[in-house]
Parts: sequence; structure tokens; C-alpha cells
Amino acid sequence: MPRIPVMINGLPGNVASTLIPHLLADETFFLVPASLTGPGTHIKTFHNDHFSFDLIRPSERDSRIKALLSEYEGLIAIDYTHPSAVNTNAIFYAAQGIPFVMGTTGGDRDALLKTVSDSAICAVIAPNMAKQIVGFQAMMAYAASNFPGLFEGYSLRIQESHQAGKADTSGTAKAMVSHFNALGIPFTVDGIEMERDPEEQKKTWRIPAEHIQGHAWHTYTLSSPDDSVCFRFTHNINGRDIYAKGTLDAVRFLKRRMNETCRGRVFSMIDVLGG
Ligand SMILES: NC(=O)C1=CN([C@@H]2O[C@H](COP(=O)(O)OP(=O)(O)OC[C@H]3O[C@@H](n4cnc5c(N)ncnc54)[C@H](OP(=O)(O)O)[C@@H]3O)[C@@H](O)[C@H]2O)C=CC1
Ligand SMILES: O=C(O)C1=N[C@H](C(=O)O)C[C@H](O)C1
Repeated sequence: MPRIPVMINGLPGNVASTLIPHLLADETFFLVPASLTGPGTHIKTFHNDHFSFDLIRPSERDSRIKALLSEYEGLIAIDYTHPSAVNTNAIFYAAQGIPFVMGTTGGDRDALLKTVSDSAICAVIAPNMAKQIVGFQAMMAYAASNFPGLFEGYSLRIQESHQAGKADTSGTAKAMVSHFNALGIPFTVDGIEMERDPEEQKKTWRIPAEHIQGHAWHTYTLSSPDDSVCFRFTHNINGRDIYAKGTLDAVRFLKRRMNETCRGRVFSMIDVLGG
């Protein structure tokens, strides 16, 4: 089987950089030596221990993409960029016929789905690529559709802590809100409590010092009206390696769907888990 050419967009960002060794170590993939980067990035190349990438700013991408697409036929993009870039990047991929895995959170999610469904490509879009968290999301989706109103009357607290540089409220936490709504709890995403203060993260949350710059801690607490019952769901991720495996699975999944001539479809990570 020929290798799948993969373009990691969002270098030199944190998650995009974390993916490099995982892609290089897997013989399914061929790493494209170029990456879409932000308008404020002034370096022209990004090197890590084993590889060097041309960084392409938004103003340059239209003139650069044709050559890349003819050299790396069947290219699939992985996007870990910035919430402000989600929609413009998706429009770019769709216009260029590039199937993509969108890990980036934020933006206008309805418009994002429409961009893909109106296009000739498919995409995997998910605010969390960590397979075990996706499994938890699938359990919540199952409960929401099979036991509507199960937690009626309960109150809900959603707390999340991420590195100070994170631009938006956790996309994972936001996605969970709809499941809790279906379970009978009126809650809006404005109610999500965000922690971005490194001092609080160390003192109150007890997040290890070495992960203050890269962590994703989430807790969902449900309390009965008289406080006699409490349910608490917690997933605490240190570092970013956990996202790599799911992302690579998503690329493989997407390649299979495109080979089956599937077009204009959006898949979630729950679809990817199911194969
Ligand atoms: N789905 C998942 O499992 C996960 C999703 N995420 C999400 O991924 C995204 C990236 O996270 P993280 O790596 O920590 O963020 P970083 O800020 O570390 O990296 C983002 C990178 O994207 C670049 N960028 C900005 N605008 C554009 C653009 N228009 N086109 C291409 N690149 C651009 C930035 O450049 P510059 O600095 O110049 O702006 C930066 O290099 C976030 O939305 C985060 O929530 C994170 C972890 C897991
Ligand atoms: O920015 C991050 O770091 C993460 N972003 C995603 C989110 O917004 O939910 C996934 C994970 O929480 C890490």
C-alpha cells in the first residue's frame, strides 16, 4: 500500500509539533515537509530533530498549494491551528479538495459542517481525539439518547483547566453540555468554569508543575436537589501525546472513506472508534 501523504497544519504549535514523531514512526504515513502556519509566524522553516518544514502563512497558501498537491497526491490535512482559523482553513481545504482531520476547537461549528457537506471531500471533526475520552463521550451520547431526563432536577458543575495560552473554552466540555441537556439538566456553555491561572492550577488543582504548559483537566459534577447524591466524572490529561493515536486513526479512517468514494460527509471520532 502506498503511504498516505499527511500535512500537519499548525506548526510550530504545541499539538502539531507533538504529532511529528508519531507520524514519522508509522509506516502508513508520509510526512509532507510543509505546514500552514499563523499570520503572526515570522520564521520560514520549522525544524525538529528529524525533519524540517516550510511554514506557509495564510497569505501564501493559495500560491503554494498547487505544487504540493501535485507532488503529494492524495494528501490529507491534519489541522491543529487556532479557533480563529477553523472556518477559513476548512473552506480552503474544501476548495482545494483536501480531506481533513480537524482537531482545532472553536469557530462556527455549524458553518464548518456545512462547508464539508457542500463539498467533494470528507472530514473527521472532533474537539477531542483522545480515544478513551471519545469512548466516554460515546457512553454519554448513549445515555442521553436512551435515558432522556435521567438527571432531571440535578444541578451540574463543569470545570476545566488548560494551559494559559488556550484561546477558547474547552471544545470537549462544550460538546458534553448537549448530552447533559438531554439527560434533563438545563445548562449552557456560558456556565463552564475555566481555569487558566498557573498559580491556581498548581495550588488548588494540584496539576503537576511540569504540565502547567500543557494539560487538559475536566470535571463534571452532578448533585441531586437535596445534595444527598453526587456523581462526578473526571478526565485529567497531562501532556499531549494521548491525542496522537486517535488523530492517526482518524487519518486512516478518512483515507478508507475517500477510497470508497464517499464525499461531503462529516465523521466524528465516535465513527472512527467504531472503525
Ligand atoms: N481535538 C483534540 O483532541 C485537541 C484539540 N486541541 C485544539 O487544537 C488547537 C491547537 O492547540 P495548540 O497546539 O495547543 O495551540 P498552539 O497555540 O500551541 O498552536 C496553534 C498554532 O496554529 C497556528 N495558527 C494560527 N492561525 C493559523 C492559521 N490561520 N493557519 C494555520 N496555523 C495557524 C499558530 O501560529 P501563531 O502562533 O503564529 O498564531 C500556532 O503555531 C486548539 O484549538 C486546541 O483546543 C488541542 C488538543 C487536543
Ligand atoms: O487546547 C487544548 O489543550 C485542548 N483542547 C481541546 C478542547 O478544547 O477540549 C481538547 C483538550 O481539552 C485539549
